[in-house]
Amino acid sequence: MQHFDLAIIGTGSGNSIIDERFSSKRIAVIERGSFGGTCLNAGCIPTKMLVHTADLAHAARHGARFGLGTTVEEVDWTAIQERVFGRIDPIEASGREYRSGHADNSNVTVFAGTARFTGAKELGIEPNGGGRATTITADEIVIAAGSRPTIPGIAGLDEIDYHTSDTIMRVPELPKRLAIIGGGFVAAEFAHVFSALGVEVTLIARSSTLLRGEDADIAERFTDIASARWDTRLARKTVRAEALDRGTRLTLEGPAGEELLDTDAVLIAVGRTPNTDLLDVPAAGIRTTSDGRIAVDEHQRTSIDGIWALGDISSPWGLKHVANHEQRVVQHNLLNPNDLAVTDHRFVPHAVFSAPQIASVGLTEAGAHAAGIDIDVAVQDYADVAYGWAMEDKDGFVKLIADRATGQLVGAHILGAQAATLIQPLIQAMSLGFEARSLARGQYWIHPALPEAVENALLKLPARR
Ligand SMILES: Cc1cc2nc3c(=O)[nH]c(=O)nc-3n(C[C@H](O)[C@H](O)[C@H](O)COP(=O)(O)OP(=O)(O)OC[C@H]3O[C@@H](n4cnc5c(N)ncnc54)[C@H](O)[C@@H]3O)c2cc1C
Ligand SMILES: NC(=O)c1ccc[n+]([C@@H]2O[C@H](COP(=O)([O-])OP(=O)(O)OC[C@H]3O[C@@H](n4cnc5c(N)ncnc54)[C@H](O)[C@@H]3O)[C@@H](O)[C@H]2O)c1
Repeated sequence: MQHFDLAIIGTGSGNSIIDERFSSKRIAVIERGSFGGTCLNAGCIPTKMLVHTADLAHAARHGARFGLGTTVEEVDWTAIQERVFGRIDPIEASGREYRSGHADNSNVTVFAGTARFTGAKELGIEPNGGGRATTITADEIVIAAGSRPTIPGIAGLDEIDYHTSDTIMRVPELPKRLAIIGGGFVAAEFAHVFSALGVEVTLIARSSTLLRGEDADIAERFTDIASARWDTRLARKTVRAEALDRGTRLTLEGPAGEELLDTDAVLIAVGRTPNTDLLDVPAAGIRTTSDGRIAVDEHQRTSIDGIWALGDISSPWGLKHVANHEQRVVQHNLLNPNDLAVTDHRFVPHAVFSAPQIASVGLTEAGAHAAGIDIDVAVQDYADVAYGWAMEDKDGFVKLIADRATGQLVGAHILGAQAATLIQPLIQAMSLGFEARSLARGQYWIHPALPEAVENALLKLPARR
């Protein structure tokens, strides 16, 4: 049985732990899928490359507003895929090659297979493609095994060829019609991507609002815009799926009773399930949360000494920048056992890269009330700042929520063009403890740039009494 100083399960953020400071340690890296994990291969990176393409197509379709006779004359799906995967796939291959064969990694053994705990510090590894399992032991283990798309219990689903975010970007041809089940991040982003490329999109959501985790004003505005752009079926339950000679029929139940929806392709986008179950963590005695994640403390330690976890398998956020932050904490703690670092989850931002974009950090208005905070709220429309006029914007707005007692922001929410970029000074203010109005007046804001929407929202908060 091979013994290692450190075993890392999963090569998403887990892979970034290893650097020259670990060169004296014998390290095992175990990966069952694509090297580099979800973000690189099937998540953030390919989706945003497609979103950029979709943004260009969407803008071209709306040129008339600016006196331009632009149209989308051709959508060459093969060329679009080649741009995206022609860049990503070589990065995956070179990442695997670097860890497996480069002199920098002579202390690292890469196993292509599925790890499963067989004891506290013991892992069985089933090689991809079958063959005899290997058992290894390690003094320290980092679980960075991520999550996978959740598949809901819909009658007949097993009998149709449905897609998830893992497969939809690699379909050989664009479908004419696409039904998306779910109303969250993945649904909002892929609805934009595929509709901008000319696919007829139907969004099927259980709740009466899309993106219902967002501040209510943001979710409501987004739902209105989405309903105008896509065939949006809200408050619908998908109860059955059946294969037709060509395509699929979905049976929905909603306020008006039963509906039948025929489509060429189905995308399931109802959340993600942590990969804890693949690892048989009870065999190691590792504690899990009620929703199946691995429980960790503020140092990313699991309940078993010497076993750490990070990213989607333990984090409730499911975001790459959180997985990366936790990876840096675990890396530090492996190197400095007597000076442990603590994760900072105070102000975790997120963005939804749809059209319009959404970005958010901190509490929603309802969340601030629920937390008993006495708040001021300020809203600034893009339409009332100069660059908003230039863009003919009608939908975008910045919403700020400040603690009346301290003058500090407790939440910031933006819907509109470049929301994910515009929100950064607000994340900075919250993280570094700047008072909201001093953020507005303590610096120049470039005129007539879009951040003036943020500046004006800050100035709408009352001066501190
Ligand atoms: C479509 C989509 C778009 C996204 N867009 C964004 C975005 O724009 N911004 C953002 O912040 N986040 C985004 N995310 C979320 C982001 O991708 C994840 O939060 C992040 O990749 C999690 O990293 P991780 O290292 O925890 O897990 P992963 O990157 O999933 O890595 C885990 C690895 O472990 C491997 N593995 C699992 N079980 C085992 C086992 N038993 N043995 C061996 N190997 C195993 C898996 O094959 C995988 O490669 C998106 C996700 C999706 C699905
Ligand atoms: N831009 C980004 O940062 C980004 C983009 C994509 C994905 N992600 C990450 O990936 C995760 C997964 O995305 P997602 O959109 O799949 O999940 P999500 O949690 O964002 O949304 C899931 C949606 O599915 C609905 N739902 C849940 N169970 C259902 C069921 N049985 N039937 C019908 N609807 C159901 C929920 O009400 C919700 O609307 C996100 O939560 C996020 O962490 C991030």
